[in-house]
Amino acid sequence: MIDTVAIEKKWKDYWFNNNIFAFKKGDKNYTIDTPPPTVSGKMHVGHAFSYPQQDFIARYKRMKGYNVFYPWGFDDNGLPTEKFVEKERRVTIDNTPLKDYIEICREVSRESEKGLYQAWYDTGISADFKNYIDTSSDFSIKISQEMFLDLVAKKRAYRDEAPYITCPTCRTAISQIEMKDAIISTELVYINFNGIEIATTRPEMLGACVAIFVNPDDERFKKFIGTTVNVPVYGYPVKVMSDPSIDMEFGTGAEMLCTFGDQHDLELWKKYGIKARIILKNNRINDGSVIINMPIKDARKKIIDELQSKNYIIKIEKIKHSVNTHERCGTPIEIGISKQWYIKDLDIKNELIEFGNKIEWVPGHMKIRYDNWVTGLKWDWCISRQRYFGVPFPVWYCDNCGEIILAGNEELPVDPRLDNKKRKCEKCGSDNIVPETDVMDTWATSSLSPTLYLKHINQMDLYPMDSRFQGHDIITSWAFTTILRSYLHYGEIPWRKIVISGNVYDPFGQKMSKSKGNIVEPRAIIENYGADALRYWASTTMQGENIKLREQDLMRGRKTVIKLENSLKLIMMLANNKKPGNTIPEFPVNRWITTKMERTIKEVTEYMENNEIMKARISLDKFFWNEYCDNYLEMIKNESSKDDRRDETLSTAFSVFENILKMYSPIMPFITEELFHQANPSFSGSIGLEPYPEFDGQMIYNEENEVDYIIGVIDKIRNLKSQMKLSMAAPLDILKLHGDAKIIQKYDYILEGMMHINSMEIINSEDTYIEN
Ligand SMILES: Nc1ncnc2c1ncn2[C@@H]1O[C@H](COP(=O)(O)OP(=O)(O)OP(=O)(O)O)[C@@H](O)[C@H]1O
Repeated sequence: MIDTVAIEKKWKDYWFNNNIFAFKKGDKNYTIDTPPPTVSGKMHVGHAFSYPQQDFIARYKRMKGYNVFYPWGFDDNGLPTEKFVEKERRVTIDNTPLKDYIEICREVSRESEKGLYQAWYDTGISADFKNYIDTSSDFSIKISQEMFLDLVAKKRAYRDEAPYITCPTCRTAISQIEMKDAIISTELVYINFNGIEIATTRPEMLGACVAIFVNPDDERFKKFIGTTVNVPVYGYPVKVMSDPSIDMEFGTGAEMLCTFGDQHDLELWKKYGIKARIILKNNRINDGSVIINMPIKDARKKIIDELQSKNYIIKIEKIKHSVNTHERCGTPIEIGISKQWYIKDLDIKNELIEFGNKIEWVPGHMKIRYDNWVTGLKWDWCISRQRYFGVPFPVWYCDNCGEIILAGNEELPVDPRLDNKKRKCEKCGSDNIVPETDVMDTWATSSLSPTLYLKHINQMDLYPMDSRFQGHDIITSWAFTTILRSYLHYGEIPWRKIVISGNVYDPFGQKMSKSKGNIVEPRAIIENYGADALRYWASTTMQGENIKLREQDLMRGRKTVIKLENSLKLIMMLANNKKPGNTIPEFPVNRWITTKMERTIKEVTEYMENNEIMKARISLDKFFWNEYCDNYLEMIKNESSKDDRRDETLSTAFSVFENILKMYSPIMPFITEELFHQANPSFSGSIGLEPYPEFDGQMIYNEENEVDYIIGVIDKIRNLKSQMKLSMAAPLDILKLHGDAKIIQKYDYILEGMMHINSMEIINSEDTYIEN
C-alpha cells in the first residue's frame, strides 16, 4: 500500500528546506498576486479547491522556464480578524484597553497563522512560504498609510460629513462592497397619515419622516400631490411629493421618506434636496420626544404601541422582503450621517470599465460581474471603520479650527491613537490636536496586494503582475478595489490576467467560508486519499464553475497515484531496475506511443496555456490510462523481452513515462516527484524545475494509423474474451480474424503475445470482425 503521508512529508520538506520555489529574478519572470487568506477561522476545502488552481499554473510556468514569483500572505487585520479574535479570546473593546486589544488581536492572528500556514503547506502549494507578508505588519501598515497619503495628495481620498452605511451589530461604517441582499420576514405597518394611508416596514423611523411620496401616475393620490399632511404622533407637517420610482403595487402605493430608512430614501432625498431629520445615531434611535436613545428593535415596538394607542394603525401585515444586509453578520444595514473617509470613484466609472477591458479575464464571461458592479456603484468607497485592529489613518484634527493634519511619510507607520508626539496646527497654531480614532477598511490594504508583494522583494519594476487568481465571490471587492487602486496610484492595470475560480458550497448551498464556520477541513481527506488526490479533484471543473466535494474524484485521483506507481514498478521490472539510455524509436509500437505522446504534449500544453486545467488533465488521463497503460505497456510486456528491440522499447517506455510524470506534476506534485527520483536515483533536483515536455513535430510517425487499427482489433478480442467470461490472460486456441490482412500480419506477434492466442487465421476483408 502506498504511503502517501510519508511521501508527502518527505517532498514538501525537501522543497521548503532547499528553497526550491524561492523566487530568483531572471529574464523571463512570471508573477502571481496570491490571495492572502483572511485570518478568520480555519482552512477549508474551498481553499483546497481554489489555491491548487493557481498552483497548477505556477508549477507549469516554472517548468516552462519562467522564474515564478508566487508569494504568500495573510490578511490579518480588520473586522474578520477582530470577530475571530473576540470569539477565540472572549474579549471585546468594551472590556479591554485599546493597546491590549490590538496586542491580543496580533497575538491570536500570529498564532492562528501557524495552523493556516501548515494547512496550505500540506496541500502542496508551491508558494515562497519563507517570504510572506501580513497585512497587519509594520511593513504593510507603512505602505498602506503611504498610499492613503498619496490619495489625499491626489484629492482622491476625502473626509466628509455625509450619509453613510452602517452596521448596527458591528457598530461601524461599512461600504457598498460589504453589502448583500437578503430576504427577511418583517411587518408591513399600514398607517393613517392624517388622510393619506401609507405602508412602511420602518415605523420606528417615523420621527425622521421628511416627505410622503407617491407615483405621479397613481390616480388614487393625484389630488394629494403638493399638499401637506401632519406626521402622526409627532404632529409636524410634511409635503406630499411624486416620483416615478414609487411602486404603485407595494403597500398602499404611498411611501414615507425618512432620513434614512433605506437606499431609496437616500436617492429621493438627494434628488429633491430635502432637509434631513436625523434620529439614528450610533445605531440607536433618539427623536428627542417619543423615543429616547433606544435600540432599533425596541424603538419599533414603542412607536407601534404609540400609534396603536392613538388609532393611527390600519393594519399590520407579515411579509417577506428584500433588504440590504452586512455580509459579515447578516444584520440589515442602516444609513446615517457622519464624518467618514472616502475614496472618490463615482466619477471614473468609464475609466474603470476601460481598465477592466485591458485585463484578460479567464473565463471571459466573469468580466460582466465587474462591469455591472462598476456601473451600479452608488457610493464613493467609504474606507473608515469605527473598529480597532486595522491600519490607522495617519491623520489628526485641530480641535480649534478643524484643520486636517497629516503625518509625514518619514513618520510612517504611525498609530495616532497611541502616538504621544506633541503636534501643532500649522493653520491656527493651536496645540489642541486630536487623533483620528477610526481605522481603515481591510480592503483598503488588501487592494494593494501587488504593491505589497513587490515592495516586499524590492521589485516594483515587475509591476503590473502577470496574474491574479481568485474566487468569483470577491470580484466586486478584491478584484474591483485592486483595479481601482492601481488606476488611482499608477494609472496602470494591476495584472495582465485575472483567473476566476468557482466556489465550493456546503450541503445547504452556502459558500463554505472560514468565518461562517460551515466548513470541511482538508486534513482528513489528505490523510485518507492524499494531497495529490485532493488536488486532482480541484482539476475536475471548468474555470469559474462551482463544485461540490465528490468522493469519486478523490478516488479517481488516488487510483491515478497508484497507477503511476505501478507503471513505474512494471517498467523497472522489465528493465531489471536499470534505466536504458535514450534512443530514437524505430519499431512501430514505440513510434506509435511516441506519436501519441507528442500529440498529448501539444494538446495539454495548449490547454495549460489557456488555463484550461480540466481539459489538460482529461487529455493526459486518456493518454496515460488508455494509450500508455492499457495498450502500450500491455503490448511491450512481451516485446521488451526480445533482444533486438529491448533497449529501444525500454528507453521509449521510460522516456514516455517521464513525460507523463512531468505533465502530471503541476497537478500531482508529490507522487510525480517521488517516482521521478525513483526512476533517476542520482537526480538531485526537483521535477518541478525540470523542463516541461516540448512538442516535437519530427516525432509524429506514420505507423500511428496502423497501430490504432491493431488496437481496434485488440479491443474486439478483449470483448470476445469478456463475452466468453475468460480473463484477459487466458489462452485462446484458435482465432479466425477478418480484416486488413496486411496490417494484421505485420503485427500478428503483438496480437498473439498480448492476447495469448495460440493460433490465428487471418482472412482479408473490408470489415474487421472475429468469426465465431
Ligand atoms: N468556498 C470557497 N470555494 C472556493 N474558493 C474559496 C472559498 N472560500 C474562499 N475561497 C477563496 O479563497 C481565497 C481566500 O479567501 P478568504 O480567506 O476570504 O476565505 P473565506 O473562507 O471566504 O474567509 P471569510 O469567511 O473570512 O470571508 C479567495 O480567493 C477566495 O475566493
